[in-house]
Amino acid sequence: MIDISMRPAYLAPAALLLGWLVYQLSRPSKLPELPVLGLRKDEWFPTVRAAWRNTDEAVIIPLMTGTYVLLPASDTDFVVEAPGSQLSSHKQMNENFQLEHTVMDTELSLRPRQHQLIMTTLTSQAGNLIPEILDETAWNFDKYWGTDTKEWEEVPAFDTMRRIVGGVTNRVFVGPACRDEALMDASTKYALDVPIASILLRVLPNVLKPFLAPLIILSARLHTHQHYQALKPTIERRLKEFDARRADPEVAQSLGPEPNDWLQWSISQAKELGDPVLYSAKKLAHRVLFLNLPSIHTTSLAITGTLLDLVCHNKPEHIAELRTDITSVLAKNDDQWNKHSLAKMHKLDSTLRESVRSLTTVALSRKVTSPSGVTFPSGVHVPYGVTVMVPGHSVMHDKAIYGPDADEFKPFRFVDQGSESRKAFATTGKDFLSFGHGRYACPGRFFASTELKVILGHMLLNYDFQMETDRPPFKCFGLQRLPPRNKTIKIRRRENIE
Ligand code: HEM
Repeated sequence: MIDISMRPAYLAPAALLLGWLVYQLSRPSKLPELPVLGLRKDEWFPTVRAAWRNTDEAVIIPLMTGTYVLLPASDTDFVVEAPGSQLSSHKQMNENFQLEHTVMDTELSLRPRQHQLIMTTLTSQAGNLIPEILDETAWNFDKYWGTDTKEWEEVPAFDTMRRIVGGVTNRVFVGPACRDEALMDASTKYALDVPIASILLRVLPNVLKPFLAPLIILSARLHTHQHYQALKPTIERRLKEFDARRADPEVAQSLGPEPNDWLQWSISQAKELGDPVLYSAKKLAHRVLFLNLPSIHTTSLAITGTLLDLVCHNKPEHIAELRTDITSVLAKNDDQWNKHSLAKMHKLDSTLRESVRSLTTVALSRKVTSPSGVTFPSGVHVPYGVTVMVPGHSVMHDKAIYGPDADEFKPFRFVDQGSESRKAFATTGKDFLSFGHGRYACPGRFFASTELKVILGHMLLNYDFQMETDRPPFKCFGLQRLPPRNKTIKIRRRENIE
């Protein structure tokens, strides 16, 4: 009697499987000749073992700007839960942006009072500010994308998005004063100065910093000063009116409704705390400028990524479906853009979430603050002062989590999941780390979500796009993924907006 495993019904598939395995392991790679993370050349099947190792083990990433430990995804929950006495997001942020050098008023980074204001007032007011956000969006699109309904216009994607986002965000920060060219110029340039200066500073050996740092931060210093000069008259008038309103109800009535923006909330907060240093014009201007740092670049990257995803995958039906999503919701809401109508534009929301999913390389960067270091559940021990992070891109493209089409751009992916399990753009999770997760997750994400939906919605309703077939890849710069700087697209103002 022959062994059961020797029967042809078992032997044939086993032989096929073996042949396929041998072919997979021996076929020439289509990939370029690049160093492979986790590869040990003297091993058998080195790439297979590197893949296994990278899923399960921590790896060290040496970069010009510092050496980091990338933990395995299984440590994510631990990193999310760890208190500041073990792992600090704030200390990491300070070091990443070299805030002690790049921010002229270091008190802002040491005592980040603005976090509370972002999480409470900015988040709760975002819905009420939609009319202002829409007004500024329309004004900026007219300015940077034009109003010509006849000719196609070629516009640089990232650069125009950066300016539009800068204008819209600063409308919420300082009100109509955001239309001052000098103010906007200083804010957007400062938001670029700091990341560039911080990269140079991190590359520099510590002994050279005292000598070279003043030179490296010259541009940030200049733009801080220009920003202050441009905003000073508005702040001084606001401070006077703030006191006058409280001193005399008749004056308050004659002045009309109090402004509802970041500057005004900062004045109120400073006055409540009663410390005159906090309500000096310089400090208040600096607080506005400082908030440009975490908001402009991130939001511009998100909208540029979404724009390129929609235009360069040659799927006009996606744009048509999004327009229907927006117009049908607006029709049922008296044509009003408000928090109720935005909340119902599920396809718009899903598109943003889908696009932003691809921007993150690594997530949850934290500095080890415990003097004795931290031992992670994976068993790796990381000493004091080292920066750790967890995988972002691989988790957010994991086929076991996002399905076999995880690598595709599917704008309605999150709508298709059904209303029960649908996740909104700003909802974080250990499988969606674009805004971080847990107690240190981005406090500005609900505002960013409102702003991005208005910008994207306005863009889709008001412009046509020449579709393209090749989505240009994002460029990797260290651990950052950046859209190609010089990429242009062709747009034309729509004549009949349904
Ligand atoms: C699409 C746009 C945005 C993205 C993708 C984004 C992403 C992030 C991420 C990944 C973090 C780190 C979270 C962590 O490590 O756990 C963060 C932190 C932060 N974000 Fe955002 N952000 C965006 C927009 C904004 C906006 C508009 C604001 C302000 C109005 C803002 C304010 C902040 C602040 C202040 C922090 C630091 C929090 C801390 O130190 O604890 N962000 N953001």
